[in-house]
Amino acid sequence: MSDVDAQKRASGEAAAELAESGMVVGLGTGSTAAWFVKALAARKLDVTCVCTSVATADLAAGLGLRIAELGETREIDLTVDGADEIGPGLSLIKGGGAALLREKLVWEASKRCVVIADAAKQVPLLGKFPLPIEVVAFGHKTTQLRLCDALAECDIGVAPRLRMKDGAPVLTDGGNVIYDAACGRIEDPAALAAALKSVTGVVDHGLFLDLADLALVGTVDGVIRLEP
Ligand SMILES: O=C[C@H](O)[C@H](O)[C@H](O)COP(=O)(O)O
Repeated sequence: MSDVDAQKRASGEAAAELAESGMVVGLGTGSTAAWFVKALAARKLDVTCVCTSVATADLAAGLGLRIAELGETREIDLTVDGADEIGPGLSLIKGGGAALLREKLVWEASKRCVVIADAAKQVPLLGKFPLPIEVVAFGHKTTQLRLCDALAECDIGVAPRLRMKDGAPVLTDGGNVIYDAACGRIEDPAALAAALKSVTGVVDHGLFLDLADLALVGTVDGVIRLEP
């Protein structure tokens, strides 16, 4: 296993220790969250899980975890999920795996959100990782032009690029497309978040601000805890 995978695994296993029987647990998406799901299943707790993607639901069901839809349980006690970047104050970029909308819905319905990651995800300023923006498929090329204007309002002069795979646009679990904005530096994440949300056709974006309560980051020296 690579060092990075070992760090992801250690952070996922540390987060699984936070779960208790009787909890409703939100399950994130991605390679790091998958380690959490496996470690959680291995603990054989009596938990009900709310999943942030079809891929995670398939993984969790295969491991014997009990699954419920968002809104079909009482409030979620604990959600654990990965991130593409962890910036100051536990501001995050998420959505590298195109799951940002369901993730944000689950995070916002959770009492406690814990982000897990390898050490390389921690950055002094958000923006090196291209910011994913989920856009309604209908008219998305028009929306892209308006996204350029919204980014320019925030002094970010880039054109977001449609995410493609095997020659076709990547579709999210909700049937939307993803545009990735290579911002470089995001000096004011809150202003950018507001500008992006104001564009008709934008469903949501990968800036997760003021949502994470704790980060468990795998490093060469073990798992470290970061608070906002
Ligand atoms: O859409 C995907 C999610 O936001 C992931 O949690 C994020 O991309 C991190 O994924 P990974 O743990 O595979 O780096």
